[in-house]
Amino acid sequence: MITLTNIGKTFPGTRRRPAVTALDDVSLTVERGQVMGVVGPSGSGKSTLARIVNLLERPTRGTVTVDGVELTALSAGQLNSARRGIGMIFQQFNLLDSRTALANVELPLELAGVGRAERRARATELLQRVGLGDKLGSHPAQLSGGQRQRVAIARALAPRPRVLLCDEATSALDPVSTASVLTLLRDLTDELDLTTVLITHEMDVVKRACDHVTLLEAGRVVDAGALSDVVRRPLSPLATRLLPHPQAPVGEPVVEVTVGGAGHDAVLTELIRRYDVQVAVVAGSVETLGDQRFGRLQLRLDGAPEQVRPALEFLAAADPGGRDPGSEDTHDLDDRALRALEEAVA
Ligand SMILES: Nc1ncnc2c1ncn2[C@@H]1O[C@H](COP(=O)(O)OP(=O)(O)OP(=O)(O)O)[C@@H](O)[C@H]1O
Repeated sequence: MITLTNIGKTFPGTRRRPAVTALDDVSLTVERGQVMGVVGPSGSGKSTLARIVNLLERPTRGTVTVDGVELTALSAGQLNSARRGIGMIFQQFNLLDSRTALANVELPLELAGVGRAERRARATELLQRVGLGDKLGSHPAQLSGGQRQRVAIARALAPRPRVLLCDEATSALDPVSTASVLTLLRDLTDELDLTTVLITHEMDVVKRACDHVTLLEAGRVVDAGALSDVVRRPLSPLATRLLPHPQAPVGEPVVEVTVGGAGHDAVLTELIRRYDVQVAVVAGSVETLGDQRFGRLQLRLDGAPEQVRPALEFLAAADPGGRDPGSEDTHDLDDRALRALEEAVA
């Protein structure tokens, strides 16, 4: 588990350039078994945040706690051993070209003084797990980008860390390799009960692999939480990009609904069952996030006013009222209804 509390980071200025506040009062918690996406535009502070989690960069303010140990309170020696519990992978893989895949994965174990037979067995097992059992003797130059990142993942996991930090881990990969590396990271998090943080500028990475998300803008958290909550009730324009507002034709009277996700009432089914109204999908966007589907749809209700009015009131009352979506007309519908609407949109 990772807890960052009120983290601030200011890089001091010089005579030629002013001081930069890279992070301002950032707090976040990642539980074991979660994959947290930290996403934001260039310069929003993502890499600084990644480096602060393992204290490669010291925060100016705030505390970093990993698995119950407050890293910000440790001495340099204590910090070195605490860092062994944190694996890291990078955009550029950072493998040693002169070493085989097997020897790259063995390296952190070698540095920790693990005996040859034991480290060879562990590295072989990990390379097999990441799908490279037939590439043990290959050098990085003989591997594709996706394969190199798999070696880097195996190397990061060799010392059995509890936390995995991934800084733009798929940014240098093609779409197919990106998808398979993200699936691997998701699966390994479940299998090994890791606490995983994916730092990325790509919203697609969050949509595919994360169950929680923290959105950064100019060093501040603008939205955070379980992906399904942030999608349903976005608090920022950045969060709205996870599931964009559809564009209804100007002047068309519509009600916007956000549908999908687990545990929500069958509102649309009920709406159609209870009221004598025609429901037309005027515009919509549908996204698969993790293993759930979500839609943001603009509907037109047609019928006699004495049916349409209570139907709209029903939609308004059915809104769980969690987070303010910035629109009074956002309601929850069920998965079955979503599928029907999805077909109608397509
Ligand atoms: N060592 C440093 N000295 C001075 N300023 C820095 C330093 N490192 C980062 N910054 C500044 O801090 C801000 C956040 O940078 P950071 O690299 O964390 O952002 P980022 O979201 O990772 O961006 P990118 O996606 O472009 O890598 C930027 O304004 C950057 O210029």
